[in-house]
Amino acid sequence: MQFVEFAEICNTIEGTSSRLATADILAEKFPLLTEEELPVFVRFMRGRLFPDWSSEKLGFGPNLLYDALAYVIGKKRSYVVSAINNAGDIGKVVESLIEKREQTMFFSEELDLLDVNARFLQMAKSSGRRSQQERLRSAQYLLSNATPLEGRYLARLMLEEMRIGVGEGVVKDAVSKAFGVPSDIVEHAHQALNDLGEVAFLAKTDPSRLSNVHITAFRPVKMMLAQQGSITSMVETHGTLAAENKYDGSRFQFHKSGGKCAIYSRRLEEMTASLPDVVKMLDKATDHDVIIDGEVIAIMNGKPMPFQTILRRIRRKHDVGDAQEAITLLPWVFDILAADGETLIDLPFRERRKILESVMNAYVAPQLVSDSAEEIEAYYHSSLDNGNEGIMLKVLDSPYLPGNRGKLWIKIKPEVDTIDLVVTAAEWGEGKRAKMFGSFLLACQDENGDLLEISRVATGIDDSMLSTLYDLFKDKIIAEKGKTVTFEPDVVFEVGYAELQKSTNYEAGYALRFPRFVRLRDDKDVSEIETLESLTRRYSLQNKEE
Ligand SMILES: Nc1ncnc2c1ncn2[C@@H]1O[C@H](COP(=O)(O)OP(=O)(O)OP(=O)(O)O)[C@@H](O)[C@H]1O
Repeated sequence: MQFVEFAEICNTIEGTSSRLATADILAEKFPLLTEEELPVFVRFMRGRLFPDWSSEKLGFGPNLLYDALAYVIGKKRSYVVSAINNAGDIGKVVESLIEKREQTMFFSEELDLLDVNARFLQMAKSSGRRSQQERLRSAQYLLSNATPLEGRYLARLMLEEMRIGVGEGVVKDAVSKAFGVPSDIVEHAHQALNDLGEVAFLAKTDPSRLSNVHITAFRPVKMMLAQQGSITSMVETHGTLAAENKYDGSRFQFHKSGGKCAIYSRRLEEMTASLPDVVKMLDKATDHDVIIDGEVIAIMNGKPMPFQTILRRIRRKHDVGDAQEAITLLPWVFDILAADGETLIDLPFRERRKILESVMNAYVAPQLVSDSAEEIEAYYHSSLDNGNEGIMLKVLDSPYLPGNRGKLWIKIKPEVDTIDLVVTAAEWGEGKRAKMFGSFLLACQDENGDLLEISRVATGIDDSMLSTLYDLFKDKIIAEKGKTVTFEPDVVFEVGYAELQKSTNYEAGYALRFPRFVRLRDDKDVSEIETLESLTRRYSLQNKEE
């Protein structure tokens, strides 16, 4: 497939607001692609260059893109930067600059989808002193051979920010439709493989394998999540339940296979090098090949420490030795996804738990199995007294559903109205904070993962957090105009508020009244932020209470 055809399809989809129509466009195209093209096409459509389980990154920020573009159009870098600052949408700016380019090329090669992919893979692999130079050269090659429309999507792919309204759900529907595979099989295969490219590939080449997929060591799957709920309604609905402490720590997935171990964060980033002692503890606790789900907590002077302490340590990746002295880390494991090569996610929780207990000789999270709301209530209070966030209630018959936030896991914790939102922009501060970002623009997501602005937050951020935020955001700047700086949408804030209000000032149609910064959620990525659907639910609940 020529890359220009891919770009044209993206352009059509970008102009289509119907989810159904988008799925139809994809479903029509999928069968026409070769086995090699299909997974690449699927990943690219969602702005992914690698499978979702991969921690690999292109390593190509906006700055390199500006350099490459300046070279290709034969202008100064400042010209490119000011064009981007004036327009905001990098893709569209690249498109119009290529359209206007003065430097005529001696030759122009047509770009092919697979060649573009191969170049990206090569860019990601390059390391060492000359790697930036090599990446820059590849980007120059791609952009100088690109038509304006190809330039738009190449730029977005390089920044891994496609945002044309192709969510996971749309791709799954399209795979199902294109190859006649039932949607529950597509869903299950996606949960286990964590790569829609591979799911589409199997649907095309060997659909029977889709219903028999395995979770593989060192390819992390998304973690199962919880909804808020109540003890009484859970007991009424399910009878006997498992209750566990809701640890205030950091979620992890531990993989061990063939004597090798790795640990991944909730964002599925590999953290093996920054958590060496946790890896060693878990490695020693089992002789089996396992994929295990758990939460690591920090202990200082015998007491659990708040979540932020762990994050500080995880962030200080280069300083592991020092950080290790002050805090001890303790992993608690509460689920098992695979053991000795066998995928276990479809077994009921009570059976997975038995296997977990049989393969681990330490760190298994204690459980209360009970059908009494009073007994669970008492467990909840003692869990809070012991420094936990509350409890988790788990349905004993439940399979493990990667990435699912359903009613099979319920969290019980003291009521707090906070939501997780991604930061899309900021304003420079004033006075002595002029060199810091002052107020931050926040966005939620719609069902396709498109971002919708909802409010600004400036309250609740102390000086030390302001400087942490400055360090975090300075490499994520995409454009700057007047006092406003636009960022790659990557950093998630947990934000408190007094009330949700309808608003025409923000794209979401809502605004937060008295928003305040609560904490950074480094463990979450943009796909996990608050959805419009959930905001709508919050809004109607809030108004019911009044
Ligand atoms: N025993 C446990 N079982 C499952 N998850 C646990 C447990 N103890 C702590 N957790 C943590 O609780 C989280 C589940 O809550 P949820 O899915 O709502 O995530 P969240 O959005 O981070 O919630 P919160 O903000 O309440 O921590 C898990 O991601 C995990 O990090």
